[in-house]
Amino acid sequence: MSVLTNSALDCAVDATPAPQHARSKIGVIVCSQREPRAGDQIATFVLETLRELQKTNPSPRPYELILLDLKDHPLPMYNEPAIPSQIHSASEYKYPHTRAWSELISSFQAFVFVTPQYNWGYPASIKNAIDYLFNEWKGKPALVVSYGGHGGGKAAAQLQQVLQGLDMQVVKDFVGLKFPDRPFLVKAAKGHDLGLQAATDEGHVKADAVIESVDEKQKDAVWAKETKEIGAAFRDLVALLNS
Ligand SMILES: NC(=O)C1=CN([C@@H]2O[C@H](COP(=O)(O)OP(=O)(O)OC[C@H]3O[C@@H](n4cnc5c(N)ncnc54)[C@H](O)[C@@H]3O)[C@@H](O)[C@H]2O)C=CC1
Ligand SMILES: Cc1cc2nc3c(=O)[nH]c(=O)nc-3n(C[C@H](O)[C@H](O)[C@H](O)COP(=O)(O)O)c2cc1C
Repeated sequence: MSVLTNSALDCAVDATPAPQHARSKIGVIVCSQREPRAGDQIATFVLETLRELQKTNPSPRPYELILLDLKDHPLPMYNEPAIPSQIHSASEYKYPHTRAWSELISSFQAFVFVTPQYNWGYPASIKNAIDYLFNEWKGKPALVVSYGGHGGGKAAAQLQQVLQGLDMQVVKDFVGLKFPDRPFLVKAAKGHDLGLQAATDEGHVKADAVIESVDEKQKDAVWAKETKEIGAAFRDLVALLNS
């Protein structure tokens, strides 16, 4: 645990839990940052799915879901002189871009990483963004949702291992969103509209609802089955956050 100071500039970067009465912030991270891309649409689909789930699953401690797009926080390839695990206050970083990223990640209590698979791994963009920090991630719950032609499971498994290396509390099961067909993959690669729609609270996001209860329109929606998996894995994340 680091020594906390009162200076605003000397922002602490350790994983001190938010006070019990405070609303937790859960960041849904868009892990790709190419132009064009599908990542923003897919992460938004995940975020909206989780917001629907939130309506029917009250948490003992309130939380807020916020989209965190790497594109909004551009970072050069890692260029800090220090080793992040040795740093316990944002003011110790050399560069303003690192201090800003540190303060942002410190303000979140848990994360959902929404990552594509690139050449059987996760994109360099998310590894670079992760590597800039250490204590800001440490101890916090993390869930991985991957996507790709085969669901992106190879990327998800590698990312889970990296997050474990940061001492994060990683939800055991990742969710893989498999592109349903070749035209879908082409649309994703071009960043075209994928027509993704989160289920409403009458649908299958409900805690114990079964797929059969989904209305006909939603049953045909892309990733209707996976929506249930997202819900189950997210409940594990919230349980870690509340433990
Ligand atoms: N550098 C690039 O631009 C690359 C682009 N792609 C694009 O991605 C699309 C899908 O690629 P594929 O040719 O299928 O390449 P791939 O490299 O993802 O898959 C090749 C084979 O590896 C296995 N595999 C891959 N990922 C897996 C996973 N997560 N779980 C289980 N098995 C897995 C499957 O048996 C699959 O048929 C293609 O349309 C291709 O254009 C694929 C690889 C590299
Ligand atoms: C550099 C690169 C490598 C890729 N490698 C894979 C791969 O290994 N497996 C796969 O299923 N798709 C692969 N794809 C296709 C991506 O899954 C697809 O383009 C997806 O839209 C990428 O996410 P993004 O749009 O958020 O960047 C690759 C795409 C790129 C750009």
